[in-house]
Amino acid sequence: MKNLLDYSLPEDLKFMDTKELELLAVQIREFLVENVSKTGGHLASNLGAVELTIALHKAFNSPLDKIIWDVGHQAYVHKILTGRADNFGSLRKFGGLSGFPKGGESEHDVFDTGHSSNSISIAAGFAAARDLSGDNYDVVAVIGDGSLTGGLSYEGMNNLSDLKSKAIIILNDNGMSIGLNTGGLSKHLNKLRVSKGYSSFKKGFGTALKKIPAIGDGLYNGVSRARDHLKYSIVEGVMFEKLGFTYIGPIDGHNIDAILHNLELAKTSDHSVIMHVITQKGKGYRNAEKDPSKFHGIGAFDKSTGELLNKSERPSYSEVFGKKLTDMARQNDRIVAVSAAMIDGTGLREFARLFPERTFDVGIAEGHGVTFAGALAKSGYKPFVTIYSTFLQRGYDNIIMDTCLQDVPVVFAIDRAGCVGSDGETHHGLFDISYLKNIPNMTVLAPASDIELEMMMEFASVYEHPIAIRYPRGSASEAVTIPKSLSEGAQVISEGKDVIIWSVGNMLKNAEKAAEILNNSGIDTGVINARFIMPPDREKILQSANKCKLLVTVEDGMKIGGFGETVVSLLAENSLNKEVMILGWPEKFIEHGNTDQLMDKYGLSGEKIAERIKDKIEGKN
Ligand SMILES: Cc1ncc(C[n+]2csc(CCOP(=O)(O)OP(=O)(O)O)c2C)c(N)n1
Ligand SMILES: CC(=O)[C@@H](O)[C@H](O)COP(=O)(O)O
Ligand SMILES: [Mg+2]
Repeated sequence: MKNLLDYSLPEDLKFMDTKELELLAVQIREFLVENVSKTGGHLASNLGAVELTIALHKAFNSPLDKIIWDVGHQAYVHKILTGRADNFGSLRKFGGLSGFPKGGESEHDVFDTGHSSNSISIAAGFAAARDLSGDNYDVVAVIGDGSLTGGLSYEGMNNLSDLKSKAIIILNDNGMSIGLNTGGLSKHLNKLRVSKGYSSFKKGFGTALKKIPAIGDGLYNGVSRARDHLKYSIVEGVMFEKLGFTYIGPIDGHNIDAILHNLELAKTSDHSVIMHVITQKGKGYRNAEKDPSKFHGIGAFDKSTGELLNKSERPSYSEVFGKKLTDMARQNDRIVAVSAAMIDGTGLREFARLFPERTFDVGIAEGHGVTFAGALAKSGYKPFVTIYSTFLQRGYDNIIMDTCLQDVPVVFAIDRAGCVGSDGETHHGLFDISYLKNIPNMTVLAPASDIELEMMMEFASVYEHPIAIRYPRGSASEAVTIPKSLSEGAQVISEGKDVIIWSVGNMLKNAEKAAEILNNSGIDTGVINARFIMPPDREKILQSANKCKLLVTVEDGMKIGGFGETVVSLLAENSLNKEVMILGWPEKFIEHGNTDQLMDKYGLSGEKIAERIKDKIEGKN
């Protein structure tokens, strides 16, 4: 048996027998645990998808056949099998391999993904394009049971079942989203999983399949006929059949032979197939099997204990948020929480434990969650819709139509707003300022510290209109200057005659660092904490513009459409001819890497902000 790195993959898979493939699976699991324990990453989903991915690359000819990974967090094994194992030490690091499929990295990554539930739409599009051009290849989408809670997957299925074009959908069902999967669909899948058919199938699959004459004789004429022989693996009335797909399964997703045999069946079908594969999240690594949610996405950890290596001493903004919401909910029984499958990531675990009846995990259904909250608010409740900035993009129309147009008091707790670091392009929360600030009735706030987040939450809990509070991933900053009441608007941290830096949210620490450097080099610099993005503190903006030579704005969001542009247009409206230097993320998709490295590269660290301002004053830019 060769070492994993000595194979020529995926080509060698074609010559390997079941025993060798099973040994390869063992090697891949060891490799994953070894590497991810150092780099951090999405371990549990990948451990569960090892045999499935091996079988897919044996059965299909990637990249001619297109394999699409929903979300893409489970594509590490695919990366290993497509020639990227020797670069795995760089996973999710600046300049290294991405944690998600990236066409720029390999021709085997046929579509860049990161947000869930779009794989069936992608497959439908590829299949339609193939048939329009008269090409001949297979299109396969791999979607998890969690991602199947997203409405977009039903739009994809609805359309695909109507198309003449065929795609194979692999439903990788491990009973888990990040946490336990929720909702009616998940209950339905659960029933299939524990069905008698699956149990007997698991015991006797190999021999049972060989006894099917149509297959043994090579006379098989399409899955629908073979289905009659596969009664043991079909549950009557399964919803996918009703939607017009051929349903195959449930199949033991850790049995390579079983997957391969069924993929061959699926290939021969003349219309689209849903192949239901049962896997275990975290399979093969004891710590991840015990606590798959913890190992869904994890930082570097100790392999033997499973404990995180770099624990921050300060609580994260998510933790501050979760604790404060719990405290407020004790006093106010109208407070409810809405989450789109991110209870843990958003700090809501304790809230959910204490107030299960006031916690609504709607699944990966951000749009629905927002509309649902609009109706809760209309009924007198105070919903805190707690969603990552990047995923809230999915609910944009719902925010406009079902909360802002209704002018109902929904609170948007926007976590992971700003640069998120190693998840990269698909996950940075850089658009929310620009997509929220132009909606009528919407107020947008950004705290610069833990105390300020708490103050804003209290303010939001009695505010009678839609309101958003955006805060970043990671440790909450400690307030150096104790925040004044929010009713005072923006907070002047320090005065400056040459430069005034308007800072948004958590960028305050970088702005203060820049001011310190500039003051030390003789440029009199002051700092203001904006707090209100929309409506901005107009009076203080105009006052500060009159007081200094150069106004600078700093935000952890896209420069275009951001707070800086609000300041510029305010000055223009008031015929104030003052130069404004806008510092934010440039107009491009920002890659992955450590947040500090990215801030430095794009000129947003304290040192770089100071350097850019100095250059400006000295006429260098
Ligand atoms: C639109 C969107 N919302 C939320 C997420 C965050 N997210 C990533 S993976 C995941 C769970 C997916 O579950 P499943 O598809 O079953 O895959 P598993 O992790 O179980 O393998 C969630 C909620 C996302 N990537 N995209
Ligand atoms: C794959 C995915 O979308 C999530 O797992 C995401 O990576 C979580 O990010 P955090 O680690 O910031 O919670
Ligand atoms: Mg799952």
